[in-house]
Amino acid sequence: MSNTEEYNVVVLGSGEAGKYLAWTLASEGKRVAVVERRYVGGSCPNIACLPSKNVIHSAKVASYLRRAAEFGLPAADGPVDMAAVRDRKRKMVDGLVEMHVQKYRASGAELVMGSGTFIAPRTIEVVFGGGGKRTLRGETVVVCTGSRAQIDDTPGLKEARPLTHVEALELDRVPEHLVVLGGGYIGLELAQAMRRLGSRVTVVERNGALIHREDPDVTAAVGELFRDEGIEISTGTMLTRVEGASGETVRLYGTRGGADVMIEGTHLLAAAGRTPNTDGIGLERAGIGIDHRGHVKVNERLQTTAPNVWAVGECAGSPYFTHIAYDDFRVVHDNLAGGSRVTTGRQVPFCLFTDPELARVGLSERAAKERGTAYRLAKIPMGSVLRTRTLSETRGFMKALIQADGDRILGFTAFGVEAGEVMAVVQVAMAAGLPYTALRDTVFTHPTIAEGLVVLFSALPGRT
Ligand SMILES: Cc1cc2nc3c(=O)[nH]c(=O)nc-3n(C[C@H](O)[C@H](O)[C@H](O)COP(=O)(O)OP(=O)(O)OC[C@H]3O[C@@H](n4cnc5c(N)ncnc54)[C@H](O)[C@@H]3O)c2cc1C
Ligand SMILES: NC(=O)c1ccc[n+]([C@@H]2O[C@H](COP(=O)([O-])OP(=O)(O)OC[C@H]3O[C@@H](n4cnc5c(N)ncnc54)[C@H](O)[C@@H]3O)[C@@H](O)[C@H]2O)c1
Repeated sequence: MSNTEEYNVVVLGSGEAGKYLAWTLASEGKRVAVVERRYVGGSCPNIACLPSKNVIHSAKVASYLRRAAEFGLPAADGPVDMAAVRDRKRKMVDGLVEMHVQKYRASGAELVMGSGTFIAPRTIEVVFGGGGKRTLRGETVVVCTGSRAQIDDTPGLKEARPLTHVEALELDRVPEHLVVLGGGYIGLELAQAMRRLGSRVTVVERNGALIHREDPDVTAAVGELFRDEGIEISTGTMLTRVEGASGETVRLYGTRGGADVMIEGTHLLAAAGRTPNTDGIGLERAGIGIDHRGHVKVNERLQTTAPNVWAVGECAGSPYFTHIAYDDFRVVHDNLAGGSRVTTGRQVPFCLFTDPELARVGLSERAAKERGTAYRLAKIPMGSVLRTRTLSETRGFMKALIQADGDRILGFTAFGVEAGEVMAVVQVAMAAGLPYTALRDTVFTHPTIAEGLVVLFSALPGRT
């Protein structure tokens, strides 16, 4: 161990929380190293949130072009240049990586590009692709290794070499017929984008509905959107085996409602959940426990079972969103400074970036019923928000759950244009503990989507 290099802080994996901790602690004068095997800045800027939203925006432009006549514009119909779509995305990613490199330089945190494994408590061996090794030990260590696409043991699935989001975002040709396995976040965002870019698309989901954890009115509305866009949906489908290879011909065999089904396409996208990157990195040699789902075991302060070792983001089982990983950074940073910040009780908003978007914060009706929480419901169609009419984007609805015996907002769901943006307004009211009347009585600018909150909260029935 004589060649072990000593640091105040070593971060394994440069995901959201890891990189912000590294930059912040280095700026505060700590000696910090971040070990990253591939993606400077982690998944979000390279292969996940931002590149997917970039391609989704190209798909939105494609859909506008297809609707040109509706807006009084000349039709611009023709095949999509997928290589150009990819190049716009790549250019954005290159710019983001450069921003990250600058942040490392400015903060003084050292970026060590290699694959890390624990070989002893708080001690990580880094192996470099081009050969060579280094051993780094931190007084404090942070595990931030993220997750990867899960490809289960269904016979033939691995052999079919399905695309994951990583390859799907690198396509230079539109697949003729993309079969998407999984009707969750990744599956739905990419299915709609690929459909709009010209692919025939079939979504295969084992549960009875797309985005199945949401309320029935939400899942029905998302299903209707997909059908209207010409996306084939096979819900309630239990996959039994796969034949062929993605990129050539692929066949999915299974059952639906007791009957045999076969779905054939040219490409297969695996979007059926995630596996945490906690295997094969020597956690057991460092005294770091994992739970039954493979996440690093942490308490509400994000401390692992090993002294002075913290875990953040997806590998620690925090909800799989970048904004939550960013909050994990705040939790650990405050705790390292002697505070006692916790992850429990925090808001977990999300926005599914289909078009239109689906955004929710707080309780859904389903969750309220499961918990026996009484509520009053306000619900309006997006068409009653006048801004949507100027845009010809009237699809969807907004709804809010309000206490039955009080005026606090318990939950908000919007399926409609700019849903993610308008949710932020409601979130602030919820975080501040404001009554819904504060939003109902605010003067919002006309015509904005936020103005729809006045319409929504004016539609609330009185207390029982
Ligand atoms: C297609 C897609 C779209 C998404 N869109 C959104 C969105 O719109 N909004 C949102 O909030 N969330 C979105 N997410 C989720 C979001 O990307 C993650 O929750 C977020 O990036 C936090 O990840 P993380 O920091 O935990 O891990 P990551 O960002 O994955 O970072 C982990 C890093 O650790 C590295 N690593 C792993 N093991 C080792 C090792 N042994 N040695 C060295 N390095 C290692 C990995 O290379 C990786 O760079 C999306 C995810 C996907 C896949
Ligand atoms: N906009 C966003 O914030 C965003 C976008 C993409 C991803 N993410 C994050 O990434 C996470 C992972 O996304 P994901 O889409 O991989 O997971 P997911 O859990 O959202 O969806 C996976 C879906 O695949 C289905 N499934 C699993 N195995 C199957 C099988 N064998 N046959 C048919 N269906 C099957 C599941 O029932 C589920 O509906 C999300 O939970 C989310 O937190 C967020």
